Amino acid sequence: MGESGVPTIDLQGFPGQYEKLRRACEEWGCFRLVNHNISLALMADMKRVVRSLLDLPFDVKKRNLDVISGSGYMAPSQVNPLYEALGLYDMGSSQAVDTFCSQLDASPYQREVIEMYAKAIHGAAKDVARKLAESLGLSGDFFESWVCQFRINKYNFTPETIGSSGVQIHTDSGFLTILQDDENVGGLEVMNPSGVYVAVDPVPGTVLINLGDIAKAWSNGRLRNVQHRVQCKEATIRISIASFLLASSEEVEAPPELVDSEHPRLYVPFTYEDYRKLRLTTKLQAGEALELKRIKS
Ligand SMILES: O=C(O)CCC(=O)C(=O)O
Ligand SMILES: [Fe+2]
Repeated sequence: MGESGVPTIDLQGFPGQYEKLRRACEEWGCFRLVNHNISLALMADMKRVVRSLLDLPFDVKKRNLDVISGSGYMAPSQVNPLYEALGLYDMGSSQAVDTFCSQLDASPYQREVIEMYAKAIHGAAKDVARKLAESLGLSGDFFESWVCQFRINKYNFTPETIGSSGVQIHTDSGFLTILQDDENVGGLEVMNPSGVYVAVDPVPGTVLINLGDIAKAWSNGRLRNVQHRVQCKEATIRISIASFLLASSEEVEAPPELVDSEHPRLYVPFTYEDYRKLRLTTKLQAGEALELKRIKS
């Protein structure tokens, strides 16, 4: 099945893909990435490892504590009763990976897979972010020290839950997300450029890139923070692995090249930490919190 128009970007196709990448990010805020250099065997191994971690007893999973608010275990809740997730803040830190693995009694094999995956994904995220900046005519190592968080998601779908919500409408809060969506079980929907939700069908061997609120702020409003949700379409467990390239530890601010008299600066500089707190306290999950950071004209 086709993907209702979600653009596809070939990572091996540069420089030929810059224009397509820029348009995908401005108009959609998401795209399928093919030929992404992440080993398919590693993706499959990782999927098996995270499935077994998510199948652990509740008492073990809740040892996965928050490092920053919302980064640890999320149990099924009133808002998202079919959804639970384990999380790791700062996948670039071997100590953080180690703590995560110890909390969940991961085996040496599981640790190795998680470490290799973290390394591969963190590299890919920075590579995609760099190409995206280049597609806007910028060069420089903006993203070198940016932190990556990852979250592994499990949707407990049953025959009774078909048609109900798996995860509510939201934008991702960071710069970009590499999503290894379930290669068999659909349900993810993104808002297309006309404002209509369209199904993102699984494409084995690929990943989906979503842009979040920080991409919109950093680009002075040029890049789209795509709204998305997960719906229950099939009565089977769905697993996804989301890796979020968040932001630098300094304030988020559009580079001067993206600001001129026709494109005045839209947002006050802010830190990611501050913004994350704002999203949590206001419960504005779909990008609306960014409006609170807008420079009033
Ligand atoms: O499970 C999915 O496909 C999407 C998950 C998601 O949107 C997220 O973790 O932010
Ligand atoms: Fe998301």
